Amino acid sequence: MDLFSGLAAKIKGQNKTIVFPEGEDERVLGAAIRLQRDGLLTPVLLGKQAEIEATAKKNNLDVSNVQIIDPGSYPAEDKQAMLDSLVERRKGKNTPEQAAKMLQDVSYFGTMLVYMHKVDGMVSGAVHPTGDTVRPALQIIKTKPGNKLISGAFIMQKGDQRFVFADCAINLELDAQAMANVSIQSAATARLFDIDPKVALLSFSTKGSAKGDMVTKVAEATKLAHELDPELPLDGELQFDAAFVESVGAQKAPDSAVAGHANVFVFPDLQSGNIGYKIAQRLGGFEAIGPILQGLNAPVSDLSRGCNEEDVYKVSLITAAQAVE
Ligand SMILES: CC(C)(COP(=O)(O)OP(=O)(O)OC[C@H]1O[C@@H](n2cnc3c(N)ncnc32)[C@H](O)[C@@H]1OP(=O)(O)O)[C@@H](O)C(=O)NCCC(=O)NCCS
Ligand SMILES: CC(=O)OP(=O)(O)O
Repeated sequence: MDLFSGLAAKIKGQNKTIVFPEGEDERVLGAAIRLQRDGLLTPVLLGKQAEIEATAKKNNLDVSNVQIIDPGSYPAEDKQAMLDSLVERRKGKNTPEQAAKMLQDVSYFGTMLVYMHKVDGMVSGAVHPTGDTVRPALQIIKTKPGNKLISGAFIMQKGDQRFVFADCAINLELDAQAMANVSIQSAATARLFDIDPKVALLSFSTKGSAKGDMVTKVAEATKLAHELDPELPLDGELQFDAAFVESVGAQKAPDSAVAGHANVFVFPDLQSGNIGYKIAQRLGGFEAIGPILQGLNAPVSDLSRGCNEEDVYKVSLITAAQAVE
């Protein structure tokens, strides 16, 4: 069974509800209608009814059976309950006036539906940049117990090749401890997708071939990650070729059990992580599924603004599957 058939089987019949704050976008609308028609989940679209219907008509889609919430005409009592809950959650950080303003943003509104257990998860980011999509989740839903931070991973897939790349979405800079934490989270994500993790902590240096603070950080992160999970096959610092190509791994890091065989790639910062996944996607022909948020206390998923309908469909399957666990 392929990855997505397995996820579909897992969520079918579970009746998980997923909110789509960008209900007026045609890719989102198309995916939501298909997910409902395929009996995989119940979508809840946020947006203006007339706009959603106009998008549906333009694209020959039937939205008549899909639940739509227009935040502008949400019942006053429900709106007040949402505001009270947000004010309580953000006590000492945001004033009630700020909280009321936040709720005018569909990303905050959708996140509050998740936080208040009115829906099981949220998928957004086809229109909004990542920062605006995930900030509400970071502020309101926060980290899962046992996780110090949230990071963003992609499943990179082509034919029967399947890898995890992280952090490609969230943390601008990672210190050694954060990079170690991302390594452990990414190994867990790999297992969820039937990948037996071998984790490479990436650098422009392999085992001291270059020097500098950036290299030292990755070497230190490798040590810390090893302390966090001594059983996990991981190694660093490794260049990508040493991590991925067996002959180069054997030449540059002959004593490493991971070099040449890595399938989970942890980048040293967001510049390299985000650039790296997009190169593999756009030049390498890999399908990039994600970013999957790791370490968050409820299923919220981001999308790339360059996504298509199929990406929205697949990320929604993952999000609903996280809600089943
Ligand atoms: C994620 C991001 C939006 C957070 O930025 P920010 O809002 O300026 O961050 P702040 O430091 O003000 O933190 C806001 C809240 O989120 C929390 N937070 C921020 N980063 C976090 C992380 N990695 N893990 C867990 N919590 C985090 C903070 O603790 C804070 O919570 P609080 O308000 O309850 O104290 C920012 O790091 C960002 O833009 N990242 C890059 C996104 C991007 O463009 N990616 C490329 C495309 S995918
Ligand atoms: C994940 C990502 O890079 O998102 P976007 O393309 O929307 O910036």
